Amino acid sequence: MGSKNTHSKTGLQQKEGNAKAPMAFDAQPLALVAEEETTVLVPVHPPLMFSLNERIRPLLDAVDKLRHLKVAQEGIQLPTIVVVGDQSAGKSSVLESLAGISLPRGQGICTRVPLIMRLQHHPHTQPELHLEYHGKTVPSDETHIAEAIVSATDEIAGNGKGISNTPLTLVVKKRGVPDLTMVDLPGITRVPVHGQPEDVYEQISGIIMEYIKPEESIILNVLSATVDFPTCESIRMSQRVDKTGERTLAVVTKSDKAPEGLLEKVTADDVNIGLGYVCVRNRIGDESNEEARAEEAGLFQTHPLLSKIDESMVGVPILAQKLVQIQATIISRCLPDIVRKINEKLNASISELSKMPQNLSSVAEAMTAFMRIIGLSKESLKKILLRGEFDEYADEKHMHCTARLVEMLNQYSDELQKSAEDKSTDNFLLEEIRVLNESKGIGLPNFLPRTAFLMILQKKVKEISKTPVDFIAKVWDYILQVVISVFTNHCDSYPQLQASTIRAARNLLEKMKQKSFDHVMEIVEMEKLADYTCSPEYTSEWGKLMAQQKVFTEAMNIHSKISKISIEGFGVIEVGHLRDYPSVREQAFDMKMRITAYWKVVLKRFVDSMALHLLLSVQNLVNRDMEIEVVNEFMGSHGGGIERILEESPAVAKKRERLNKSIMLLKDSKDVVAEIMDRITVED
Ligand SMILES: Nc1nc2c(ncn2[C@@H]2O[C@H](COP(=O)(O)OP(=O)(O)OP(=O)(O)O)[C@@H](O)[C@H]2O)c(=O)[nH]1
Repeated sequence: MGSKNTHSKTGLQQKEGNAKAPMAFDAQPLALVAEEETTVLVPVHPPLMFSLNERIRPLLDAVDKLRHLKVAQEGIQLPTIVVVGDQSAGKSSVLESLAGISLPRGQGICTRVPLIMRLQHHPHTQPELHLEYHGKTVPSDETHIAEAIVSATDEIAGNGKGISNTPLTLVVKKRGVPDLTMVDLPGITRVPVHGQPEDVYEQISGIIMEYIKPEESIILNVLSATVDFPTCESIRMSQRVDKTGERTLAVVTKSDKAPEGLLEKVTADDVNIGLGYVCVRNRIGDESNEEARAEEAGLFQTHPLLSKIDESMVGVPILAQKLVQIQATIISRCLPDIVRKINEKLNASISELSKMPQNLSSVAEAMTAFMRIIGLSKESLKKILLRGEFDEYADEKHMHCTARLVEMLNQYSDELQKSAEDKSTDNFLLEEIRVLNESKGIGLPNFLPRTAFLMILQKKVKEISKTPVDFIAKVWDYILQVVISVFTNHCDSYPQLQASTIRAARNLLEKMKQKSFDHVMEIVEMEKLADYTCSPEYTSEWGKLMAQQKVFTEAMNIHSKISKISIEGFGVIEVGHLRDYPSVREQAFDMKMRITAYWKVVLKRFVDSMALHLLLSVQNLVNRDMEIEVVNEFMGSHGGGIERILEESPAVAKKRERLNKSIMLLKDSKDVVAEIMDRITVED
């Protein structure tokens, strides 16, 4: 085990000298395998690795099957080794070294779609290769696989240099390859090269982030020895999702090109790679894979600088072993969680489907559903609008209607009081004097003309008449929102009915609002028409106010210097100016006190009558009118008749289809994991 770069941040990291660590093993050297016809150099399965492969193979198969089922669509992330790197860092070369086959390589962008590469050891001498994409399987062989990948990429992402997120799967079954599944992603480039889309960086980084973000992903960061690691875009990206580097392994390519300082670079670990470094030398030019491995082995053994790097950190076979070990650990660690998530999501989808309305197949069924919805909505409205029971909407204060209506009524009463208040203190009685002067007739002077009183009253009523109108508008708008919410809730599964009920609610509430406006206007007119109350409060209030007339008269007649007096109900007021009106001021005082006493009665009537009117209107709405309106609307020409509920809305049909699909997928996934559950051992 390499002593120069030993990390111990996660369970994934190798434990030095701990032979008993479940997934830990030492890197084995290459072995020479005598094939029937040729002598080739491939990473073989030393005993420990072989047993590891034997153990992990079924688990890896299960994960691959889950990936094939597209379980990620259900939000279940799979343990995945994701290969990232800057453009031309050598990602494809690393993968072809691991697979022992030739992949498309070159300058500029080569990998344009996520390439899921499934390597499987098989005992036969003849390798088997095929591609899977767009729901089809395309067989190939070692000689033609690079071409096949290029044409499959063209089919998925177009002939140009475009990028696509649709994955292409390459299955390589070959003797001696490690059992590994990896995803190769397009190389990151900041500057688009000729023919690449302008937003190539955004597109590629979007795809990369999607793959490396899940905690279940292991990031295989491919770095070229020829560059400064901290400047690599792929390092920046992996550090964004894996700050401590605990799930990042670095592969340094092109060691042959830049041997100087490589040892220092990988031992200094400036870029925080938690799972360690492996330096490799990939296939160059037309070399065969076997030649490349031999060259690599020779390079790291004989090169004066490269040979100093610990043997546990060099060569493709070491990389293969590390990856197999990491993969085993991560799969063992993630599978129990995946099984749990599959079960949870399956149960949730089944229960959601069972809650969906049954498909209605006859008019009778539709009628029953319609009546049930109307009944339920009516009961909800009765509870919240009339009885003040809000158990159905415990957390939605907005729907606690009786309390909200009282609040609105209190606010209305306050606004009325405020809008009617006479705040002026320095023109006391001037208005009354003006009106009295204008209402003079030929007759005795000490009779209070009724027309003068009515004129003052009418002016005051006119001034406040906007307040009840605004109140009515506010209340009915609120009730409309409440009724729409209730219908929306109860018609959740029948959008066709939802639209009709909402239309009915709008129509009816508009009519009711208009009726209330008429009612308010009638009250305003009545209050303007005449002054009447049977309430003794008026007389007693007037009496109390008139008791202060003595103070006023004395101030006017005896104390000629007094300019301000205090009158209860008015505060301290200016009276000096009234000395100019000796003949009319006493009568004006009397009239002011009468109107003040009477005004209290008028305001009370404005509040009380509105409250009672609302109660009656809401009661009629809930108990009688709403139901009739909804039935008429639904059965009428716009509603389309009861048959309309029989047609399932596209949204519901889509949801049903989605749930059925998801249940099928999750059931298949459950079967996949059920087969291997007994093999799962969780790492400590
Ligand atoms: N000398 C040398 N050249 C290498 C090595 N690894 C890769 N190359 C060369 O580097 C170039 C780019 O390699 P690719 O494997 O295509 O790089 P990539 O990261 O897959 O490229 P994209 O996916 O297109 O970004 C090719 O010409 C390779 O032959 C290596 O270890 N040594």
